Amino acid sequence: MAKELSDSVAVLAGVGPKKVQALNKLGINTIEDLLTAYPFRYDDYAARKITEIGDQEKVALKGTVATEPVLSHFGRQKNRLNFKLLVEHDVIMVTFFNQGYLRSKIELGKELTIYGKWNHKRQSLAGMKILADENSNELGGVYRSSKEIKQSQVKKIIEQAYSEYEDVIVDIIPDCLIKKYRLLSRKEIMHGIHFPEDQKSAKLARRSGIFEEFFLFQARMQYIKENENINNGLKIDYELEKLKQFIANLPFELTNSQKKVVNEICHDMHLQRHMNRLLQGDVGSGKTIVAAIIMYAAITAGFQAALMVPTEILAQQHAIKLAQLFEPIGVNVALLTSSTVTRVKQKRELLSNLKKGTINLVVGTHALLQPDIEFANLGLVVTDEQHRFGVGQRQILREKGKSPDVLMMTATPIPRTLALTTYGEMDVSTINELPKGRKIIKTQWLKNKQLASAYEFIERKLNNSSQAYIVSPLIEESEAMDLKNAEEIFDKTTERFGSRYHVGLLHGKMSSDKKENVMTAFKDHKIDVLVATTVIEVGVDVANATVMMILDADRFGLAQLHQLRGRVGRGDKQSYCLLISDPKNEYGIARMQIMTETNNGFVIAQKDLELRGQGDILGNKQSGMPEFKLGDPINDLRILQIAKEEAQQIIGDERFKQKKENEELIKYLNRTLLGTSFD
Ligand SMILES: Nc1ncnc2c1ncn2[C@@H]1O[C@H](COP(=O)(O)OP(=O)(O)OP(=O)(O)O)[C@@H](O)[C@H]1O
Repeated sequence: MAKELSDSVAVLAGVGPKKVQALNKLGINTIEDLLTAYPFRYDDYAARKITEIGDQEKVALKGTVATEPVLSHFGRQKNRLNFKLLVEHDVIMVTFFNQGYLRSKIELGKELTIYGKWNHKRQSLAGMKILADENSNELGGVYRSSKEIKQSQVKKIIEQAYSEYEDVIVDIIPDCLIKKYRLLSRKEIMHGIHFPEDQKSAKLARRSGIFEEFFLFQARMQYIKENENINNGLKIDYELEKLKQFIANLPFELTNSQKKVVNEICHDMHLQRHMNRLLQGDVGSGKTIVAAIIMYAAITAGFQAALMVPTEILAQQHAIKLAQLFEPIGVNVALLTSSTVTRVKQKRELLSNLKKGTINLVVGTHALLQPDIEFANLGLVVTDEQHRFGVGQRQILREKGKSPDVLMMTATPIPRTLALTTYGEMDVSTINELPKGRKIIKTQWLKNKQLASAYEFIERKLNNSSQAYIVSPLIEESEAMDLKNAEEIFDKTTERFGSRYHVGLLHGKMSSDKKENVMTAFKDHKIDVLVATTVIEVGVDVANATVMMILDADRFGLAQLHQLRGRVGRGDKQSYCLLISDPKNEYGIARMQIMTETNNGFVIAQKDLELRGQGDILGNKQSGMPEFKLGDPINDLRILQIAKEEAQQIIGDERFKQKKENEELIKYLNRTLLGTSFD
């Protein structure tokens, strides 16, 4: 069979089911995914001079082995390999931990290049690897890896895929653009980024790669838009009186801002054209109720509505709330997450009811995207925190109805120019006020040594029958560490409060039943203090919780800190946020200061961008922007804009389909946007 980049990674020799699974977990399914799984940084393997390297720097040193290697064992499985290396005129000590098998490679008098971490005081190198001769002038790409698949394995598989498939790597971007912007070919980009000769060639390949990535992203957005225009949207003829009644029966009056956005969205849904709208509003500004109102509008017009959220906890919470709101008026609400659909009988019933249309509103996670889920008449899709779902995924959900209207909600506002560039011509509605009576959350930054007084503060609030959250530090690299940390903090907190208060624990690895039980207990005030990992980040809503303590707060980006803080201050009691941290750099300090100075999510988003512009990349994943592999929408904004203009021109061209030079682009769009076709 002819080789294609859409082949599964499983076709590669030596990549068995286990490796396939591990790669899939990293988001790599096809050869194309593999070839675009670019290194996130490079290790510089060019040999350096001792005089020019700093303490703890990772470097390659070239020298002659000056003593026989000594291998010593300690503990059960641990060992250490030591030897001296003459590097120009200096003799340094090299130590490899648990790599005893290297001993045979280290011969007295032999010249070796060793990559490792330099300790200036001890004049020693903690060895990481011995570089092969052909490596010694190269940049070594560092790839995303996991517990299941090692860095070196990922790298090897990429090398293998490249050598087997290099002949079928063709340019997707039309030739005219490649010429106009003097871009490298797709094959050169892949080669140059994975296997660069030096920094300069890596940079050059990246530049073209960024353009390609942005262009393809914009082409997809543009294509979806064109397609929507062709298909036309739904006209949602809602019953105004019912809607008014529903709003009048809410336990509170809508804020002016909420009223304004409800009007905007209803107007848009009522039009024949397809709705593609972003609803942004600060944490706690009451977006959920707006979503409920407009979903009800769609339901009164005889359609089904779906609400898609990023976590199970959130799905459960919304389902409970929406059921309370809707069941009294005869609207059926269902919950669909991967744990509800594992129970066979329940699943069958649920699917059949969705298909029959007896369920009016379904709340769910990614599980809503499964192919066996069909709707009778899906008219509106609302997604919460849109950046967590890819464009492709939203497209799938949309195809489950006849081009239902779409509303995306986000609490991480991004400045308008950037929103337009990254999300295409989406319409934007903004809630710019908080419900009446909300008090500003008082935020304080404390050092780790002040932790005891923070606990005292929490206890005083608990004495007043309030509740508190304690968020354990984020450890991005390791889920296992994340969990261990949360458990330790849970133990300490339990000990600290003794039998006086109940402490609960919530983390991502718990089964969803357990999570639900803990959340319900916290809501019902059977738990006073909830120790949690960032699973509580979005949308959790318990008005009686008034203290949020975040440990090692400098590990979080601004957007995420603001989200976490937004879990308190949701009722009319005074709320507090305690940031515990000893930041390690100026950006960490800046983040703490910004958090104590403002409660306004729009200001925070702007500051986040400014810091990122200066090189603070911690917040990268958390900033509400679509994730790119190579490009950065802020630092490479100019390229993004150009890519967008070009994509608009090319896709918008009446003769787009007929032009030979667009052939590969059309193929690409069809294979990445599943199921959608031009005809
Ligand atoms: N107009 C209002 N007056 C009083 N309370 C309101 C109003 N609108 C919403 N609320 C309440 O405020 C709380 C926060 O609202 P909601 O959960 O909808 O906020 P959100 O914008 O979705 O926030 P987040 O982004 O944090 O999830 C909820 O308990 C909700 O019932």
